[in-house]
Amino acid sequence: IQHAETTGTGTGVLGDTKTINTYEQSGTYSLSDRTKPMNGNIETYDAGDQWATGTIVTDSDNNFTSSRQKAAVDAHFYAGVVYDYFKEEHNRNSYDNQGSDIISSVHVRDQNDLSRPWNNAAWVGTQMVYGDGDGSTFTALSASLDVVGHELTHAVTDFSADLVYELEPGALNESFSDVFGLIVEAGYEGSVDWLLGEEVYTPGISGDALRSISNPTQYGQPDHYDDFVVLPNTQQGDWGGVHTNSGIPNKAFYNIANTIGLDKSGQIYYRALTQYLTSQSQFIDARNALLQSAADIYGEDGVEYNAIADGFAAVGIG
Ligand SMILES: Cc1cccc(C(=O)O)c1OC(=O)C1CC1
Ligand SMILES: [Ca+2]
Ligand SMILES: [Zn+2]
Repeated sequence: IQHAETTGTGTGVLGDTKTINTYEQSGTYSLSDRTKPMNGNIETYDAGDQWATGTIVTDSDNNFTSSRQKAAVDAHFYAGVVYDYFKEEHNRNSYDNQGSDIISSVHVRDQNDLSRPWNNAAWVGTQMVYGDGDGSTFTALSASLDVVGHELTHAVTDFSADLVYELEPGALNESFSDVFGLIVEAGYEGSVDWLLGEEVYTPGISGDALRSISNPTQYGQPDHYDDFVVLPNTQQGDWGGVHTNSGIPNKAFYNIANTIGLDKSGQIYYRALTQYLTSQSQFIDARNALLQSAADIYGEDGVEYNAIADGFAAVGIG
């Protein structure tokens, strides 16, 4: 039967037009990107407003421009951008460095409440899932590259340091996802905004974001170890406040990247995540892993090494 790698066009959630890598089989086009040197493919599915993988998004003319296809166009395109970042900057082939499939599902709803749109995005251990957002708190979350980068970095973390998603290791897990979500976005857009989720958070309000890396306290996160927020290690308590206390290592990252830049920071953070951090690493262990990584790459007592020592000391760690 006929089949071929094709390039189509798509309209994103925010109304932009993107060129996307698609796959044609017997006259039907699907969101399957087979252009990467992977064993698998980058594929994007429509969950049909359920908690499910759903069905791969297809189109008859290779122009994915319908309203329902917009979130899929963004999830698909941005997954490719994030794949390219980890391959080109760190020579990592997909989240597991084995070239595994990168699967995304959009129009996903909360398994515990299928009655309304989901204000959430996640890596569920095997794939990325994106809610549509309720239109007030969020619009469709795959529309934001830093969100897609954040979610795929959860997969990288799971297949490397595997930081436990609770307390300090969980806040580090969150912080590393924010760090690489931000770095990927800055590399693609050409400038850094130090914000997470700004393109999808509160579509009715301009200028705000889900989190700020440069000023975590702007959105209710601590930016110093003295202000670590003790929350119950339960789902209700966000597993000890992993999305709250990530502000502390996020601020340390801002201090570091503001001194030595995003590229060097990305190299040091990637090495720490994949070579030194482990599932129970605490904030102090992250500081030490980053110091060791900076020494490995740029030398002991270099500008990079000192930026890390200073960046963490400024938030009360080390
Ligand atoms: C929106 C949202 C809700 C709950 C968990 C996450 C999560 O992935 O931890 C989440 O996504 C983000 O934080 C992305 C970066 C904006
Ligand atoms: Ca951003
Ligand atoms: Zn996260």
